[in-house]
Amino acid sequence: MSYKIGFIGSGNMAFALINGLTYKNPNIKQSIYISDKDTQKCQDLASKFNINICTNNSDLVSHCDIIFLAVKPNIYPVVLNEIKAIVTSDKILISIAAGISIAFIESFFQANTKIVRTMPNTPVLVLEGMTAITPNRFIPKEEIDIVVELFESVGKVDIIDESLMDMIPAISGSSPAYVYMFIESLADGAVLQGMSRVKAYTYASQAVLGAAKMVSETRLHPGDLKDNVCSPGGTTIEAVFSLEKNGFRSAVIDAMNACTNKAKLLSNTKK
Ligand SMILES: NC(=O)C1=CN([C@@H]2O[C@H](COP(=O)(O)OP(=O)(O)OC[C@H]3O[C@@H](n4cnc5c(N)ncnc54)[C@H](O)[C@@H]3O)[C@@H](O)[C@H]2O)C=CC1
Ligand SMILES: O=C(O)[C@@H]1CCC=N1
Repeated sequence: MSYKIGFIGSGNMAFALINGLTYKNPNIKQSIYISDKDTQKCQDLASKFNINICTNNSDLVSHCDIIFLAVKPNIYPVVLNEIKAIVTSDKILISIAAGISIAFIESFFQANTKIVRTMPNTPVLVLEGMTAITPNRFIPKEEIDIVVELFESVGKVDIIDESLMDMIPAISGSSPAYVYMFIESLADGAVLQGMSRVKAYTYASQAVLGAAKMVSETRLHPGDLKDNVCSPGGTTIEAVFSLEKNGFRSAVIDAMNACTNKAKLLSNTKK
C-alpha cells in the first residue's frame, strides 16, 4: 500500500525525519507533503528535498494518510483545533511532542481517530534514531506495523506503554544534546592540550561512536567495557577517578530527572 506522509511543521525534527526517510528510499519524496506557518522555511525544505508543499495544514491533512504533528507542544492545541473537522478515521496522526498525551489529542477528534504517540530523536537523520511509540486503541495491527516500519527505516523502534513516554526524552529524545556537550567538552580538552579543534572533533566523535557501538554490538555491560579500558596504574583510571570526584554520573542523572520533570509538567498542562 502506498500512502502519503505529511509533516505539519517543517522544523528540526521534520527535517531529520524527512532526511532519514528519503535517504534510503528517494522514491518516497513524491509521497511526502509539508506545511508550516513559516512559508519560507517550508519552501526551503520542499525545494531541498524535492517534496510536496501544502499551502496550509488543512490542505496537508486532506492530501495525506499519515500525518506527523511536528510542531512544538504548545502549538498542538492550535493545530489540533484547526484540523479536527477534517481528520477522518482512515488517517493516522503521529504525535512526536514531549508531554502530549494520547488522551489530550483524542479529546479534539471523533471517537475512533487513529493516533500514535512517539518520541523520536534527531539521529533519525543519519538512520541511527531511537524512537519509542505508543499506538492508541483504534489503530489496527497492520497499520501499527506501517508506522513501526517507517521509524525502523531510520533507526531502532520500541513499542512501550504510554506511562513510560514522559521519561523517553530524558533517555533518548533529548540525550543526543547531552552527548553533543560531552563531545564538545572532549574537543575543548584536546584543544587545551594543543590539538586542532577540527582534528579534536574527529577523534572525539569517533571515540563516542565506537564506544556506543561497543555497547550496542557486544551487549557487554558498560561497566565491564570501562574496566577493560582502565589499565592498572594507567591513564584511564586517573580520568575515571576525576570524573567520579566531579559527580559525572549524578550530573547525568540529575539532568535526566530535570528533563522528565519538564515533560511531566507539559503533560499535566495537556492532559
Ligand atoms: N528537536 C528534537 O530533537 C526533537 C523534537 N521533538 C518534538 O518535535 C516537535 C517539533 O520540534 P522541533 O522540530 O525541534 O521544533 P522547531 O521549532 O524546529 O519546528 C517546529 C515548526 O513548527 C512550525 N509551526 C509553528 N506553528 C505552526 C502552525 N500553527 N502550523 C504549522 N507549523 C507551525 C514552526 O514554524 C517550526 O518550523 C516538538 O513537539 C518536539 O517536542 C521530538 C523529539 C526530538
Ligand atoms: O527539547 C525538546 O522539548 C524536544 C523533545 C525531545 C528533544 N527535543
